[in-house]
Amino acid sequence: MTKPKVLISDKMDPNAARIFTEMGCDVDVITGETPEQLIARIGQYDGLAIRSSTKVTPAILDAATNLKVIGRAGIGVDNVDIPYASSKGVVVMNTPFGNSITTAEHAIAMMFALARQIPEANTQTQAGLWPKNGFMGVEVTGKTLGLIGAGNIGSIVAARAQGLRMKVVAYDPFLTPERAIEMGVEKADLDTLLGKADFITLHTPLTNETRNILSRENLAKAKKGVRIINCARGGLIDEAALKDALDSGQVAGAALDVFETEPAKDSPLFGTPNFICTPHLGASTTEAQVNVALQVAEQMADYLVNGGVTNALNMPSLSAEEAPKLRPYMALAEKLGSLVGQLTTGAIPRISIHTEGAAAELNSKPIIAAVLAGFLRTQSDTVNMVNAPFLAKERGMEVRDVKTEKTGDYHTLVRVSVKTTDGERSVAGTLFSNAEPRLVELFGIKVEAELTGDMVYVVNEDAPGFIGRIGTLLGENAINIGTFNLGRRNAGGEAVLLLSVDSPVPAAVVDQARSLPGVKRVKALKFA
Ligand SMILES: NC(=O)c1ccc[n+]([C@@H]2O[C@H](COP(=O)([O-])OP(=O)(O)OC[C@H]3O[C@@H](n4cnc5c(N)ncnc54)[C@H](O)[C@@H]3O)[C@@H](O)[C@H]2O)c1
Ligand SMILES: O=C(O)[C@H](O)COP(=O)(O)O
Repeated sequence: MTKPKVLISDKMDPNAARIFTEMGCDVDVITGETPEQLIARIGQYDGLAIRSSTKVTPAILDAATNLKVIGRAGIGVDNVDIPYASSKGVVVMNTPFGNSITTAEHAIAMMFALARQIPEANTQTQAGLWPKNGFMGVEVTGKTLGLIGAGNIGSIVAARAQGLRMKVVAYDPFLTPERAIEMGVEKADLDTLLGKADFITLHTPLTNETRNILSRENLAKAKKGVRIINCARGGLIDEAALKDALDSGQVAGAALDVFETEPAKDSPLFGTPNFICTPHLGASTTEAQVNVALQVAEQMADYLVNGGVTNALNMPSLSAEEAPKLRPYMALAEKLGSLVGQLTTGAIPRISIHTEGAAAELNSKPIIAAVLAGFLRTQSDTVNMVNAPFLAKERGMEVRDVKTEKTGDYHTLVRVSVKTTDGERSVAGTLFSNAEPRLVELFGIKVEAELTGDMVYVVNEDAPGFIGRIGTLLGENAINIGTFNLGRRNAGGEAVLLLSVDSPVPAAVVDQARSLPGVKRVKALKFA
């Protein structure tokens, strides 16, 4: 049997190459190539091991005709087009915990660097200025740290800050009150956090909800003199607004490890007093790099050599016999979970997965895991089919498995119901030709749609002329509509519209759609 061939295309601890070889793979380490060079080379490889520098775009995936697995030695996978990789049958894995402590420590280091202006004091001292009077700092003891995102890294930062005798206020809509008590943090809404925090540190993935979470408006709401740290993802802070807030003194200091555009070779923030930065070094310690290198190589080689699946973001663990029957159900389940996740906000105390008809005869575990993964992936990059059930439990979600043998309108049906503060809400889907996932019901309204790519969800009053208005709005913004799916409660009542579109719908267009007459709700959606 020929050995699987792996390319390591980003700088990675040498342990990765050693493990690949020991586990029966041929490995090449070729870093720093241009996308064109990678496109020319990638066709010969079964595995691609990366960090954050390699951007795995559709063009690279199109050229990767033998590729079976992409392994991210780290957490964030925003440099991989996962939906496209899934469509090509390429498994995407990450190492969700290997660099968490290291990144948390970097955030704490940044906090101290800001509090005592260490970088600038160092520069001036080494320049021979001995600036003893120019650097009055602040203590962190007794101060309030505002934590935006209380997942793996956020929790570690909170514990370290408590050790420094800081109070911690956390904003994370998915943090349950029980977990907040366990962490010893005050769970708060964003405005409360902004009003209380002396330091703010960000630890969320970059999603539609978190993009610009520290917007101009929110920076203005913060306590005057706040100090801000971002060791999560560029794009969480409006960088132009941050520059203005630093200039005005509204923000007393900011420390960024990550930028909206990386590598950040130029930025209006550079040279601003009380601004410090590092070049995406959050995960860069010997310990973390050894952890993630060993883990990614073990996971990838296990998949390539033995077919074992660990920490996959787009594939469940499955036995060889069950796989062919269950796979289309899991695709359906993941899409329904994602739909519910994208259309609901706040903590969800209960999620029920109902299987009816033919679906009820199958092993429901992978179907449930797929629903949970689809649902939770709208909140976190680190969710996969393996850890989704644990994460749901950790978040205090009760997961119900309900099987019904009888069939209604469809011979097979998967229904996902969630308990929200507005009551129980449910979506349902079936398989066409036993293979193609289709939504058939959305919050009590019958609507048939393929959940794929970029979509727009609109709830409006059923009235003449509306469809023309929304079509015109999208057309004027050069957004091409692929499919149009309509449903309504009753004539003249509430109607729902699900459009698939050929490009993402910008937030400004969503806002314009919201202001169309008769519109109650609009949301841009994304599916794998
Ligand atoms: N700078 C670096 O080198 C570096 C290193 C590692 C990780 N990271 C990044 O740090 C981030 C956090 O990593 P993690 O391992 O803690 O992830 P995680 O998934 O464990 O935690 C993310 C948390 O964000 C919360 N969240 C999601 N949407 C939110 C919203 N709208 N508002 C507030 N909170 C929200 C989630 O509920 C979750 O608790 C990721 O983006 C990761 O890529 C950066
Ligand atoms: O998401 C991550 O794991 C970090 O951003 C680390 O990125 P890096 O591997 O490029 O240092």
